[in-house]
Amino acid sequence: MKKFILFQEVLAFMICQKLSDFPKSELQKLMSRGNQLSDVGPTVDAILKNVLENGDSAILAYAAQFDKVNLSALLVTQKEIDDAISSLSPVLLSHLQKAADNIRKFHEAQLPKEIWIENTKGILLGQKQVPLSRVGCYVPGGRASYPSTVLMTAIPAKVAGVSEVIVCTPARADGTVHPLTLAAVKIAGVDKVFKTGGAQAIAAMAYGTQSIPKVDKIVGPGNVFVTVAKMKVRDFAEIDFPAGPSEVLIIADDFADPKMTAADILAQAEHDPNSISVLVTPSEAFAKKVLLELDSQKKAAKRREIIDAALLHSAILTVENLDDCVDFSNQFGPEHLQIMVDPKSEDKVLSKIKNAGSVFVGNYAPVPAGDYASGTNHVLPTSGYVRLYSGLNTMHFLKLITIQKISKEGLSNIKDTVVALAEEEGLFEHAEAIKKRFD
Ligand SMILES: NC(=O)c1ccc[n+]([C@@H]2O[C@H](COP(=O)([O-])OP(=O)(O)OC[C@H]3O[C@@H](n4cnc5c(N)ncnc54)[C@H](O)[C@@H]3O)[C@@H](O)[C@H]2O)c1
Ligand SMILES: N[C@H](CO)Cc1c[nH]c[nH+]1
Ligand SMILES: [Zn+2]
Repeated sequence: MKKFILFQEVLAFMICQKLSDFPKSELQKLMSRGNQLSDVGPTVDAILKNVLENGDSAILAYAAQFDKVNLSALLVTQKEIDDAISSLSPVLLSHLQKAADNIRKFHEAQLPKEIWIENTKGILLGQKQVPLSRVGCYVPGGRASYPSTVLMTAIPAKVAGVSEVIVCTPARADGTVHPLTLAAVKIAGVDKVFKTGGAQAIAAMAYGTQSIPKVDKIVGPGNVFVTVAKMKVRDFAEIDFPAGPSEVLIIADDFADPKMTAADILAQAEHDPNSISVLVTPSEAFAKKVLLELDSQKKAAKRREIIDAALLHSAILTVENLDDCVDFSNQFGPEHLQIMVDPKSEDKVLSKIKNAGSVFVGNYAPVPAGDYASGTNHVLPTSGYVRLYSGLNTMHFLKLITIQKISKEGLSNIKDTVVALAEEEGLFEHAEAIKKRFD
């Protein structure tokens, strides 16, 4: 990369400078997302310990402390669900249903096909999938409500055949759960909903409490407290992956629209003060237009405070060419990657992407399309964990069991190979188990 300029804190929150002048520690902060996960470790440890020791009473105390709500019960009743649904407009419910239908179709298409092959004559090899028994979905509810996350977590679980799907989500200050969240619970076929959020909800699902059953696997996104708690309870329950504060990295050139690009930066920044939006572009002129747009669009933003905080650690970078954009993106490993470039270059750029949770290609593929309704999953790894994990999908709820049906002829076809390898490993009874069948 010859020319590599980082803009930060221009127009009140960014200044433009060359990367070579930019402190390495700042770049490191961007890559490590400001160490936001490690900072909350001790707080989360204390919450996990308290829930393990005190169960429901700890959960209720945290609801009062963090969510400012005094709850008498954690389980959402069927009446609460029915009342919530009847309070909603049929139009809103039909949008929720449309999103659910698209999500279901895509996740059904992800179901693995059963395999049966005759590898060697007389040896039939198969693979069948078995769903997990009980899964817990975390549905955020702190700075926004997330009915869409109910659909994104519970629908794939039910498509996979999970028999019991529970949801934990924080209650609002009046003790209720957002009615659209409860409508999503009904549409997705969730079995039970509990009013608890944050690290304490993760602890409850991992350890089990008097009210909340222990689950086999916890899935779903959340803020830094939720994400760190998931990473810490893995001895008790499997998790999907760290899915923390939202991120977008946009690769764009002069074919992109500065207005749309600025809107896309703000869309992910409004999730959380810890969210990160990054634009990487080969065009300095385009970068400057986006900065102007950002300054103007954020003035009208309803969640201005969150956006300002998120933009403080976000960045706009100009680099030499699209290859450098891709290199940077692969190093950053964004949760969402938007590619808005000359359509002739789209496929070439796409083919070089190695690390990204979900990719959105073209000027009319903004992240919110996938957040809600295109059908792909919006639960995706953050903080660079896309290097290790795939976004949530139907396979997260399935185990694969391999099967072999072997005839005498089949076994005789591999007999000498098994015996030779077993004896070389010094495992003579393995060899005998084969030989005895031909005595
Ligand atoms: N990566 C993904 O797939 C994805 C998808 C959707 C949303 N998200 C992210 O989910 C997050 C939702 O966050 P949210 O805060 O709105 O809701 P949340 O439900 O994740 O967190 C709210 C809970 O955090 C806990 N909490 C808040 N302050 C605390 C403190 N000081 N100490 C201990 N616990 C505390 C409380 O228990 C509260 O109930 C956002 O960061 C958003 O970007 C990520
Ligand atoms: N962008 C989030 C994932 O980081 C998902 C979401 C839900 N609602 C709106 N957006
Ligand atoms: Zn979003």
